[in-house]
Amino acid sequence: MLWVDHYRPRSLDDLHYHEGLSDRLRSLAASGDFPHMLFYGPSGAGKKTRIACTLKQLFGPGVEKLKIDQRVFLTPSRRKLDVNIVQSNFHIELTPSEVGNYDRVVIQEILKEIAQTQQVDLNAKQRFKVVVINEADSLSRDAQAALRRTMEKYMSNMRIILCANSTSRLIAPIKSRCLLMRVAAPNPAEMKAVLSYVASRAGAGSIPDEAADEIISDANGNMRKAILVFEALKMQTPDLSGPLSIAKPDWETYCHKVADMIVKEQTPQQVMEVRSKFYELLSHCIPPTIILKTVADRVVERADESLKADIMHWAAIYENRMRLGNKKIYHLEAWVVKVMSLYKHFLFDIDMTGFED
Ligand SMILES: Nc1ncnc2c1ncn2[C@@H]1O[C@H](COP(=O)(O)OP(=O)(O)OP(=O)(O)O)[C@@H](O)[C@H]1O
Repeated sequence: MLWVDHYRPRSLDDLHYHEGLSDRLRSLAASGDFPHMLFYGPSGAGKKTRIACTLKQLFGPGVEKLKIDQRVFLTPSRRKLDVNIVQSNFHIELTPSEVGNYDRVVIQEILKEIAQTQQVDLNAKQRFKVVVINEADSLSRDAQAALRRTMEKYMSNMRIILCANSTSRLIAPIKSRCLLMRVAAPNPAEMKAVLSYVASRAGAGSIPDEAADEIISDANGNMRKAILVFEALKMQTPDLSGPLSIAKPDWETYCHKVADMIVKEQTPQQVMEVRSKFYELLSHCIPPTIILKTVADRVVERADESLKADIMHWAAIYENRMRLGNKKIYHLEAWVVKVMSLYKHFLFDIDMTGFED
C-alpha cells in the first residue's frame, strides 16, 4: 500500500493539523444534532480524510467496513448509467458528476432510496444515514435543485455531506442548508510535521530539512502530492541527499509545450497542431479545466505584461462556457484562437509604432 493511504489518519484524534476544526467536528458528532455539511478546500488539503474521520466519530469503527458496488441507473430516455458506490451500513459515498449531465437522475434515485429506508441496525449510534457526495461543485444546476429539495424533505433519517473544491459553483439554497467547513491547505510547517511523522512510521529515519523544503514547495499545499513525491524520492535516493529532481507529471510538460506553441506562432496551421495536442491530453483523461488553467498560466508567464490580464480574463470566460457546455474541445480551441488574435494584434501594434517612429 502507498504511504499516502497506509498512514492516512483514521480518527479525528489522529489528524495532524487544523485542530480547531477537529474539535468542532468532535463536538458536533457528540451533540445529537448533526447538520448537513459542506467541506470545501483545495485538492489534497485533507477533506476526504476529515470526512472519513468524522463518520468514524459518529458511527464507530463499523463505518470502515466498506462495500463497493456498481449500480446501474436508467435515464428518462432509457440510457444506462453506471455509477460506482462505496457504502457501509451507516453511510454511502458517490460521485454523481461521473455521469455528466445525467447526475440529477443519480441524485434523485439514490437519495430517495436512502431517505426511505430506516436505520435497521439497533446498535447504531445515530438514527440517520449519511450520504457523502464528492465533487459537489461539478453537479449540474438540475442536480443541485433536486438535492436541495431532498435536503428539506428527508432531514429526519438522512444527513448529507458535500465535498467540493470551492463553494462558488453551488447554488445559494444548498449553501444555506449546510454547515460550511473550510479545510484550508496545510502550511509548510504543518506539512513538514506530517512528512516527519510518515517517515518515522515507515521506518525511513528522519527527513533532511532541504529535502523536506523542496518537496513542500513543489507540493504547494497538496498533502497528498507531498507524501507521494516523498515516497517516490525515497525509492530513488534512500538517503535523500544532494539536489533532488522532482519530475513534473507528463501531462504538465505537455501542457507547457502547447503554451509554447501558442506563443511561438499564431496561424491556422498552429491552431490545428494545438487541437491535436488537446485531443491527446483529453484522451488521457486530463480534465479540460486543468488543461486550460495549466496552459493559461504558462502563456501568461511568457506573455508581455500588457496582455496578461486579457489572457486570464478570456480563460475565465471560456472556462465558464466549458462548464455549461458538453463539448469541451470547442471552448479550449476558442480560447487558443482568442489568445492568438490578442497576440497578433499586440505584435502588429508594436510593428506599427516602429513604423511611425
Ligand atoms: N490532517 C491530516 N493529517 C495527516 N495527513 C493528512 C491529513 N489530511 C490529509 N492527510 C494526507 O493527505 C492525503 C490526501 O488527503 P485527502 O484525500 O483527504 O485530500 P482531499 O482534500 O480530499 O483531496 P481531493 O480534493 O484532491 O480529493 C491523505 O491520504 C493523507 O495521507
